[in-house]
Amino acid sequence: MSALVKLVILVPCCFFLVALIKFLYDYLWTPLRIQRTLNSQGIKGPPYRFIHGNNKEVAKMKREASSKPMGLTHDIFPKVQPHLYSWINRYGKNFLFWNGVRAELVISEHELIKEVVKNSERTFPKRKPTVYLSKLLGNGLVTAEGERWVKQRKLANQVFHGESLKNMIPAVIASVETMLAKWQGQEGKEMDVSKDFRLLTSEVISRTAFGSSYLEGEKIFAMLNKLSIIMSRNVFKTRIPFINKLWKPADLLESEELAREIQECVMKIVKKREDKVVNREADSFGNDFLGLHVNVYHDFYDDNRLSLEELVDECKTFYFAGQETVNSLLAWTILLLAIHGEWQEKARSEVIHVFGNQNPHPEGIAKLKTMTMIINETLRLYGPSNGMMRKVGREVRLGKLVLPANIDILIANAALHHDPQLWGDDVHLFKPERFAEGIAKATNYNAAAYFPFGLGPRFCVALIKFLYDYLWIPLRIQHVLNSQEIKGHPYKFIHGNNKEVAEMRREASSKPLGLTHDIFPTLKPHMYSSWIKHFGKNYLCWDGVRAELVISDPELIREVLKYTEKTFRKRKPTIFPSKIFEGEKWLKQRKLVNHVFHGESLKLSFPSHFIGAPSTWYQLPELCVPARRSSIS
Ligand code: HEM
Repeated sequence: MSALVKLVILVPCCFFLVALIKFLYDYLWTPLRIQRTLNSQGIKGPPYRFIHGNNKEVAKMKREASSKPMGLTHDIFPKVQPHLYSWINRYGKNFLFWNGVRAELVISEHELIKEVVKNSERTFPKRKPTVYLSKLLGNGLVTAEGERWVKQRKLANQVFHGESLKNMIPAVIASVETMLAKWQGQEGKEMDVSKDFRLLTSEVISRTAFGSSYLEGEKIFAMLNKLSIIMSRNVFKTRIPFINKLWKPADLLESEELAREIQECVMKIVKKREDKVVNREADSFGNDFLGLHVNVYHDFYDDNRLSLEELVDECKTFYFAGQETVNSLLAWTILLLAIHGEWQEKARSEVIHVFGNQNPHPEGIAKLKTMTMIINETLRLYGPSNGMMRKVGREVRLGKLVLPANIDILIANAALHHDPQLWGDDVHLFKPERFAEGIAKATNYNAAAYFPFGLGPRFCVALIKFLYDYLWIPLRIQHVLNSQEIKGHPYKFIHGNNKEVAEMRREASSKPLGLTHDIFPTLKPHMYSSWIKHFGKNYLCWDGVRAELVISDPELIREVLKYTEKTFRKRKPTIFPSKIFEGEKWLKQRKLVNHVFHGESLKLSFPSHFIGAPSTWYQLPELCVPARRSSIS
């Protein structure tokens, strides 16, 4: 045999051998190693099966669950996620299962959830989207990570903020009125409201985010809908190694085609907006969602400029994330109100009491206590999110566990929202009254027990969350403090009391000040001349959406400054980017500083202090570390 023939045989053999070793390493060695590591730490779960993982079991359980008829019950967790339901019962709150070759650690223990969503030092990033999810959302805000996410989140926050949100209200009202007009004359007839809600949410998103009508977005919504169906039927389908690379399944081909068409449609809408500026029909791209994004796409001087791909992905994300979620919430709320007539009555009389014949307005919406309770309970029983997905970026400690890098994490919202240990024996009943005193009380002050909008920095960016933060929470705080005799200037939507403060300051500084040491009314006119006089020594005011409890009662001041059990911490700085250290870190730094301003070292630096020190040190001895230390000395 010639050397050349030997080579021709040997090279493919070596190649095959290396490929085989790599294959066995990825599909056998690594999963078994991960399984052993986690089993040894008490995390159990169904055993890994070669290539398929547990996908066949999941498919079987889902088939069985959906083939059984379901009574009129709200206990939907076993029906919707039968695999999670059954494995939580068998293996405990945290367990491991296998989506093909990927290890998926399901967690439903509060402390672990809090740790994961905090994602400090980016240890628990979002997962890389699956091939189908990337066709659906691309690398938009929902899936993006790192710098890209920061950039996109900033832009999205601008959309769901202040004035831009207020400006959306008339469009929302117009869309709802169109739907209600269609419903007129339908009393007593059976209707598929979810179809109409899909149309409504599509119309609202098209109008408010893209400045177009539903007809323009219709094709995009239909294609996104098709894509999401393809994606959900492929979640637990095993991708066979090698074969994937050679042969594309029909679903993949169809989703590629759909993604291409969606891109074209989005580009048409973008082009239409650009043309308006080019043809001088508009002098800017606008300040709705599309306008803000097109602006950044065209800003050549901005380091954070969006690429064309990012622009399209962001649009897809908003079309999809906005429609499916709100549509589901509306449809379930209406169904629940239809079943529970007494709550329907309560909701109706509250709305009539607050708005009468007026159109809804933000201040009124904040007063809808019963409606908020109903929505909270609907989101608990039928929340649209079926889990928050993360992965382990690098080997890390989570509670008592040490997790290997590159495994997936699933935070099972539904498991928590349907957990009788958290909600009591009536967990499967529709009882909005459990939220009568707010979410904090209903969950026993456990933030990781109820999170329909997510938790941590990746919480939902949308409007409902905004209203919640900017209206419901401030008004609840105000109510709680008012009921304890703490009065104050009322909270105003978004601005709090900032406008009043600015006005008083302007007035105070425009008046000439005589030769007097009574400078407090000039420096802090809102406190002195107005609010302390009106509301007493302790009162509540609003720095934007932040509640600020002003105290000048010496007893309370002593209590706060005592700082027992770290109950009254320093606030986060607002202006300077510097960090405020707390806890261990503060102790360490304070020790260091004390050392510098102590005994001998102070004696040595005394002469220079006299020359260099600002006179305020001696005027305000109790505020400054050096002066205080020296007086103790
Ligand atoms: C009832 C309504 C909604 C619910 C229950 C909901 C729920 C959620 C949840 C649970 C997350 C967190 C996902 C995670 O951490 O992995 C999320 C994120 C997100 N939501 Fe919503 N959502 C709703 C409405 C909307 C709407 C109307 C929009 C857009 C118009 C939207 C856009 C987004 C986006 C872009 C993110 C990703 C944020 C980020 O990662 O920074 N959502 N939503």
